[in-house]
Amino acid sequence: MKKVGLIGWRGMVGSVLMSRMIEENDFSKIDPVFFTTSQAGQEAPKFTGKPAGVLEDAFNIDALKAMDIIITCQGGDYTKEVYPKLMASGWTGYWIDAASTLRMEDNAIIILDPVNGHVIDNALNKGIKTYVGGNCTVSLMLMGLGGLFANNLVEWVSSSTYQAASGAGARHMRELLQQMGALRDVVAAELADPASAILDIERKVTAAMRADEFPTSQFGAPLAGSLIPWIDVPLPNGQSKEEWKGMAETNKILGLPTAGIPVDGNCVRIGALRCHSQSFTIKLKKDVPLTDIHQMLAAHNDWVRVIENDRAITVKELTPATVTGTLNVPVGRLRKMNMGQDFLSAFSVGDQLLWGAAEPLRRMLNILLAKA
Ligand SMILES: NC(=O)C1=CN([C@@H]2O[C@H](COP(=O)(O)OP(=O)(O)OC[C@H]3O[C@@H](n4cnc5c(N)ncnc54)[C@H](OP(=O)(O)O)[C@@H]3O)[C@@H](O)[C@H]2O)C=CC1
Ligand SMILES: N[C@@H](CC(=O)OP(=O)(O)O)C(=O)O
Repeated sequence: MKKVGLIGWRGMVGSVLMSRMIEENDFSKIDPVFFTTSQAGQEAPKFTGKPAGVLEDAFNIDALKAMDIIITCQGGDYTKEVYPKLMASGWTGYWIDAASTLRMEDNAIIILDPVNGHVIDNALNKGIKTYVGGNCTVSLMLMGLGGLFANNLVEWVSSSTYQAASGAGARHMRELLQQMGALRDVVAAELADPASAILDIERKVTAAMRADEFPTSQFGAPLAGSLIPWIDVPLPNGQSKEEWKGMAETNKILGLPTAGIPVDGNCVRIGALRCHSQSFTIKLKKDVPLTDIHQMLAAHNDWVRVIENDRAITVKELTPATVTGTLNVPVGRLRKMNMGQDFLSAFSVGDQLLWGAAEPLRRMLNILLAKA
C-alpha cells in the first residue's frame, strides 16, 4: 500500500477532505501518515477506526521523504517553505496541494479531472509529480459550464461572483455569523412588535453596522446586510487577484495557451456560508439552440444539474441553501440575451469546500492509486 502523508487534515478544507475520504472508503486503499505543524507527538486521528500512531512533524523533511504521496491542505505558506526543501532532497513522490502557490508553475498541473482528465493523464505519462487544486470559483465554473468548453463553443465569458465567507477561512465564517447576530440583537425588541416601523428598524441596523464596535476584524468591513466587492490583493491592471485567476487558471486547466479564452468579471464576497454562486454572460462562437445547450451541459459530468429557467424551480434548486454540503453543481437561468442569439446567460451554485477545494484532491489521489 502507498504511504500517503496528510497535512492540514484538521483545518477546514482538510476536515472536508477527511470526511469525503471516509465516505468513499479511501483510507482502505492507503497507509496514511498524519502530519502537523503544531502538535507533533500527539495521537493521530483514527479515521480508519484503527490507531494511526502519532502525529509527525510536518517540517521534518526526512519524515516527508518516506511518503509515496503527500496531500496538503495546510496553506500556501507551508507549501512555500517545505516544497522546495523536499524537492531539493531528491524526493520523487507525488505532491497534491490545495494552496495556490504552485498552480501556475510549469511543472504543476491544476487538477479537475471531470474537466481535464486528459491533461492529467498526459502529465502523468510525462512524469509530472505536482498536482494542485484550482481556485474555487474557477473549478465551480468549469464543473457547471464544462459542456460548453468541451464543445469548443465559448468565445469569452464575463462573470460576476457571489462568494461565500468560507473562501476566506474559518475565522471569517465566524465573523459573518457574529455580524448577523449583532444586527438581529440590536432590533430584537422591535422585531417582536409587529407594529414597529420598518424604517426605524433599518436605521438602527445601519447604525449598528457602521459602529466602531461592529465585528469587522477579519473582513475589514460589514458583510452581513452588505457585501464586499473585492477579493484578494489588487493587481496593477485594476483586477483583484481572484479576478485574474479566472482567465489564467481556466486556460491552464483546459490545456490552452494563457490567452486562449478571455474570462473576466467582478468577484464579490456575499453573506453565504460555503457556496459560491456565479452569474455568467457567455459569448458563444455560434448560435446554438437552447435545447442543445441543455443537453451538452447535462452530459458533461455526473455532478452538473441543469435547472429549468422557471421561477419556482429556480428558487428551490439554484441556491446556496439547497446546494451546501452536496457535490451537485446546478446551472440555471439559461436563456439567450438581448445582445443576440450567440449571447447566453447562466447562473451556477457550488459548494466551494467540496468541488472548490477538497474533492479534486481526493480524486487525484485515486487516479494515482489506480495507476500504481
Ligand atoms: N478556505 C478555502 O476555501 C480554501 C482554502 N484553500 C487552501 O487551503 C488552505 C487551508 O485553508 P483552511 O482549511 O481554510 O485553513 P484552516 O485555518 O482551517 O487550517 C489550517 C491549519 O491551521 C491549523 N490549526 C490551528 N488551530 C486549529 C484549529 N483550532 N482547528 C483546526 N486547525 C487548526 C491546522 O494545522 P496544524 O494541525 O498543523 O496545527 C490546520 O491544518 C488555505 O491556506 C488555502 O491555501 C484552498 C481552496 C479553498
Ligand atoms: N480566494 C477564494 C478561496 C481560495 O482559497 O482561493 P485560492 O485557492 O485560489 O487561494 C475565496 O476567497 O473565495
